[in-house]
Amino acid sequence: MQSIVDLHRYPLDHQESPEWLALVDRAKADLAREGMFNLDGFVRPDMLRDAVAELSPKFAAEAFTHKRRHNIYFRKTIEGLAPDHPALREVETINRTLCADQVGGAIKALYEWPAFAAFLAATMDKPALYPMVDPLAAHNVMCYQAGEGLNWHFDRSEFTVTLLLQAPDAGGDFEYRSDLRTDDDPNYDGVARLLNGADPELRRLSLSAGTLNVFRGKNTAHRVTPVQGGKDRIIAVLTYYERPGARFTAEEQIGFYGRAA
Ligand SMILES: O=C(O)CCC(=O)C(=O)O
Ligand SMILES: [Fe+2]
Repeated sequence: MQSIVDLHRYPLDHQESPEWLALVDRAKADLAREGMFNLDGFVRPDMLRDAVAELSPKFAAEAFTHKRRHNIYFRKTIEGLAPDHPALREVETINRTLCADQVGGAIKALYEWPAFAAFLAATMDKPALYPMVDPLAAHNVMCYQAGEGLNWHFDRSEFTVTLLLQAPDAGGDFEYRSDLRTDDDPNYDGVARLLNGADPELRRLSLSAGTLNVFRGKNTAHRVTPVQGGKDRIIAVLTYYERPGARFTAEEQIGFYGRAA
């Protein structure tokens, strides 16, 4: 794992050591304050270079191109919400996805490394976190070319873990609005305000390659703005659940990836 993660800076292999505990505390404080934490330089430049070299041809040959209109919920209808409510305004998303069964190497190794899941669980105050067993959804790598982006949405899982493999020259920013809703209050009017471009609490983050980003995606609305220029934005998305064995239904797999497995 030393050749993948910078373990000198981020000693995930020394669980419960003072340095590990300090890192967990810092991540927890950031999560409490901002709904996210970032560990820059988390993975080594060689790993980034190899992963990009390995995955780039696969994006050209076999990625699922995801182009569709959707609302922020990724659901056709929301119970209790009129179909013409502005919170259901549709937006367009275009990007390319490689699924877990198409991504191996260092990303799979990191995803399945128990010390990584243990560290993440500690930052989120969970007893444990487990990788999904879903052959498609477990870990994905997404590629955004010029003009492509991922539009406004809430995630299904409480937290989302990403690792930027290659940053674009311009655009491709991560925009987010922390705690736009809660599990008890859907705040439809606040959602409508955000979609109308009128939410003053919108924040923007420009990630650098190698950064691990963890954010509360379930109630934080977020999007990736369109990439500009010839360098693609390539990012791994690692999904963990509090129970072992999580997987999508065949219908969800087809909705997200265009195929079932
Ligand atoms: O590409 C990113 O930075 C965010 C990805 C994301 O929001 C998602 O996969 O749900
Ligand atoms: Fe997301």
